[in-house]
Amino acid sequence: MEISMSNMNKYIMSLDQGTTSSRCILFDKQGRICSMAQKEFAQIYPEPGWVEHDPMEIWASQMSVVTEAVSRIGASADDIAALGITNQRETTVVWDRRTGRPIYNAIVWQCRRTADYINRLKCDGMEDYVRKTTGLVPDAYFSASKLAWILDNVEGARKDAAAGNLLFGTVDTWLIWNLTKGEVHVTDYTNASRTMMFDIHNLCWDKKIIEYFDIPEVMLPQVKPSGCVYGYTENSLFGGCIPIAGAAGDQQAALFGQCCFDAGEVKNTYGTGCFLLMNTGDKAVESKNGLLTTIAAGTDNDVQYALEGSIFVAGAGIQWLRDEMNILETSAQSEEYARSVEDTAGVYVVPAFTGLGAPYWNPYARGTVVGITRGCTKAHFVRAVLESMAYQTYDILKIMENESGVDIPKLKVDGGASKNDFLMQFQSDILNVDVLRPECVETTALGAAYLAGIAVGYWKDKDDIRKNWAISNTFHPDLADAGRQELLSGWERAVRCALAWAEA
Ligand SMILES: Nc1ncnc2c1ncn2[C@@H]1O[C@H](COP(=O)(O)OP(=O)(O)O)[C@@H](O)[C@H]1O
Ligand SMILES: O=P(O)(O)OC[C@H](O)CO
Repeated sequence: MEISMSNMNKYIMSLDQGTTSSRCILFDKQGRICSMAQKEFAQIYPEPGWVEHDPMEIWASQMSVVTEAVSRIGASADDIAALGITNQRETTVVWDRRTGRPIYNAIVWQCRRTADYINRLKCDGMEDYVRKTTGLVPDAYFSASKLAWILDNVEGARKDAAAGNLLFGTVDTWLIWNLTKGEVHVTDYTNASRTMMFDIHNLCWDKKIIEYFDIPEVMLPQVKPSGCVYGYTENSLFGGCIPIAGAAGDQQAALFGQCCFDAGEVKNTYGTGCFLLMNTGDKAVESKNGLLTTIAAGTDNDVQYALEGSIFVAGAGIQWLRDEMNILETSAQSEEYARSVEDTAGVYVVPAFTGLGAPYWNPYARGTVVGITRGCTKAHFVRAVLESMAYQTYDILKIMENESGVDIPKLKVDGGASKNDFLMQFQSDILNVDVLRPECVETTALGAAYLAGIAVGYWKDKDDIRKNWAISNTFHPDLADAGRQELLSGWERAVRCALAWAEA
C-alpha cells in the first residue's frame, strides 16, 4: 500500500454526514475552510413519526461532495494528510457483508417507531440498569431498539445476523466500511455511547442489554478512540490511500471543535436538532433530570465524559416551514420575517414533531401551536418557530447548571441555525448570558478534522489547535428580567399543552 506522507502538509479532509445533508470540508493548519461542498438528500417519512434515510444515498451524496470539494481547489490524495468523519448519531444501518447492500433503510435518530419497545423495556425492569450502564434515558432515539426492529421485521434477518452475515453500524461505521471497501468494521467511543448497548464505564458492548434485545454480538463493530488511525481509503476512491484517522458523533465533534477540552466548558449546536453539551472531564455525571451522560471525543482510551441535553427539533422547524408549509423560500429568510414584527403576538410553537427529548422524554408529544388570535401573521408564526429553539435551550441549560453545579456565564454556539443573528440575540436575552459565535460555525466538521489531524501529527496536541479558536460575534443580553419571565412562563404553559396532547 502506498501511503502518501511526503506532501502531507496541506489539508485535513472532514466528512460531515448530517441529518439533512452531507458535507465535505478541507481545512488548513489554521482551521480555516479551504474548500467545501454540501448536498441535501431525501428524508423519508413512511408513516407519521417515522423517519428513514437511504444508506446508499448517504454514501453517494458523501462521495459526490468529496469529489466536488477536492476538484474545486484541484487537490489530490497527496495533498490530504488525513480524513476525519463526523456524523448524525444513533441512526442505524444494517447491511449484508457479502453484498455490501443495506437490508433496510437507515432508521433515523428522530424516528419514533420503537416507542413500544422502550415501554416494554421499562415494564421488564431494565430502566435503571440501562440508565446506569449506558448513561442514557431509555428512549426510541437510540440505536438499540431500532436495530432490534430491523431484526424483527426484515425476513430472515435474525438468522442471517446470528450467522455473521449482517453488520450493524451507525453512519460513521457505514462510511468507514465503504471507504475501506469492506475492510474495516469499526466505530468510536462517542458513537458507541449513543447506541444504548455500550457500557460507558467499562468501555465495552454490554452483554445483558444486547441479550435483552436479542442482538448477536458478532454484528457489532469494534470500538476505538475518536482520534486514531482506523484504516486507509481504498486506492480507487481517491487515487491514493488516505488515513482515516478520526470519527466522532457530530455533537461530540462540535464540543472538540469548540475547544471545550476542560471540565465545565459548554457548547450548543443549532442544526436539525439542538444539542447542548458540557465537558465533565473524567467524571461521568449522572443526571436526575433527563440529561444524558455520554462520552466526549478524545484521542486515547482514557475517555472524558459530557452531560448532554438533546433537543429533537431546532433548525428542522425552519426547514419544515420551508419544505412542507412553503412559508419560506430559504431558511435564512426566517430572520427577515422575525425582525419584521415586535414579538410573536402571544403565539408559541412547540415543535414536538417527533416527541420531546430532554428534559421531558415524551415520545408521544406532538407539535403544538398555542395563542393564535386573528391578528397572527406569517411573520409572528415564523418568529415563534425560531424562538422555540431558544426556549428549549433555556430549559436544558438551567438543568445543566443545577446538576453540574457549574454556573454557565457564556454559551459557545455553532451549527447552521447559529448564523441567524435574530435567534442568537433572542437566545442571549432569554438566557441572560453572553452568546459567543466563533468565526468558523462548521465546528462539527472542524472537530473531526482536529481529531484526525492530531492522530497523524498534523497538529501536535490540543494546545496547538486551541489558538485557532476565534470569536466572530458576541451577543449580549438586552431584555429586562420581567419581560424574560413573562415570555418564559408562556413557554412553560405551551409545553404543558404539548404534553397534555400526549396524555390523551
Ligand atoms: N439562517 C438560518 N436561520 C434559521 N435556521 C437556519 C438558518 N440556516 C440554516 N438553518 C437551519 O439549520 C439546519 C441546518 O444546519 P446544519 O448544521 O447543516 O444541520 P445538520 O447537520 O443537522 O444537517 C436546517 O434545519 C436549517 O433549516
Ligand atoms: O444532524 P444534526 O447535526 O442535527 O445532529 C443529529 C444528532 O447527532 C442526533 O443525535
